[in-house]
Amino acid sequence: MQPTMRRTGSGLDPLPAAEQPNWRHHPDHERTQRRLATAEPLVTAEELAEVKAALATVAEGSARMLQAGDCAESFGDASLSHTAAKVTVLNELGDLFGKKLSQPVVRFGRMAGQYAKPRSNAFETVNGVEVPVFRGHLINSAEPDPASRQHDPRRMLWAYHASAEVLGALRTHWEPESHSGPWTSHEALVLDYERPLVRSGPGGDFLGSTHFPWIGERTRQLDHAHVHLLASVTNPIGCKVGPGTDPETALRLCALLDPDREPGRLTLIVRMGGAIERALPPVVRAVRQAGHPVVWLSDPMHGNTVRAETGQKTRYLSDIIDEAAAFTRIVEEQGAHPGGLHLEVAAEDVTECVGGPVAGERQLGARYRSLCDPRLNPEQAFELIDTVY
Ligand SMILES: O=C[C@H](O)[C@H](O)COP(=O)(O)O
Ligand SMILES: C=C(OP(=O)(O)O)C(=O)O
Ligand SMILES: [Mn+2]
Repeated sequence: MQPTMRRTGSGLDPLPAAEQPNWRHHPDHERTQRRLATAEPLVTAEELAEVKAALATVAEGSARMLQAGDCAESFGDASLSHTAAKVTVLNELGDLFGKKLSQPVVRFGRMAGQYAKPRSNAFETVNGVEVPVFRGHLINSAEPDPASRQHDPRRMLWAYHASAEVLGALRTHWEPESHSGPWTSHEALVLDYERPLVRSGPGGDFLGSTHFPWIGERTRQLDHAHVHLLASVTNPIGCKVGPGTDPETALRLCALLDPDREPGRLTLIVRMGGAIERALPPVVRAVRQAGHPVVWLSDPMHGNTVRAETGQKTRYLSDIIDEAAAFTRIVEEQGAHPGGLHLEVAAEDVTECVGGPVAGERQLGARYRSLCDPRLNPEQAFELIDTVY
């Protein structure tokens, strides 16, 4: 596949892209690209129109959005039973959310494709051995040995098949009339995977890998390939906005990603941590004044990650509650609609975040199972929604 190209005065230039796997030398790289390019898209243009219409109701203020699931999905969890357990938690959280706010809730799983992770460091030391860091099952294995951590492009095909399996299980839970989904979503990170899955539809090209792709905080550079790829497809899309997002950057992102000011097209996923009081008001004000009918979504997880005394990554439920509450207040103060929540939550009773049933950092070891970031367990997620709304 060609890299994303941009026409400039001197011809076509490939755009830079952060966080990409190092696997172009692999003998199977070309073959996997060809296989993906001829594979069935996982979603249809009709479904995307339906999702966009549902998100338009969130943007206009008559519904809410809940997006939740693992930080990193596991290939080992693609079965019907794992998927059913996740959907049950997502729906129960969505039902509580809707009941507290007296509005319908459009539901998205971080599911059926959430297999690739951007990372802070390229290497980590495990038991005294330096190994490449785990980047999601689409790229390498979580096993901490040098061979398993090599980037393997065949994993793109395994990710496609695991996504198809999860999606098949999800479709058995759909209630099309109620707009309740849950629809699929993942971070569109690995360009070698996403680009071959672009298909043409009646309204233009669409990304066939998921209903709702989003751009991560580490890959939302205005002149890089991720923003331009998602600008070129018609899916409803998300973009993370972190503490360093100034109003001018937000406006440029909106201009690229939502040039037609289309309700339901763009969701801004706010993940600012303690900086939210300072950073969010001018961003909401500017985007509103520019007339972009975005969905405002709070991700109160990613700005609140800390290192526990035990060495594990964790998050405090109290910090998560504080950010979600501040988000609602600030967005309403600016005259906009707080569209909803983006959570990392497990279907199981894990002990990865502190708060509620996990009394302190010393309890984290009991059932810490995340492949990447610490997730809320269901009880903590219910407490969050019950407290904030
Ligand atoms: O999920 C988000 C990122 O991939 C994650 O927070 C990165 O974690 P790291 O800082 O441990 O690399
Ligand atoms: C990578 C993630 O978040 P962010 O891009 O906001 O850091 C994520 O949602 O897992
Ligand atoms: Mn995460």
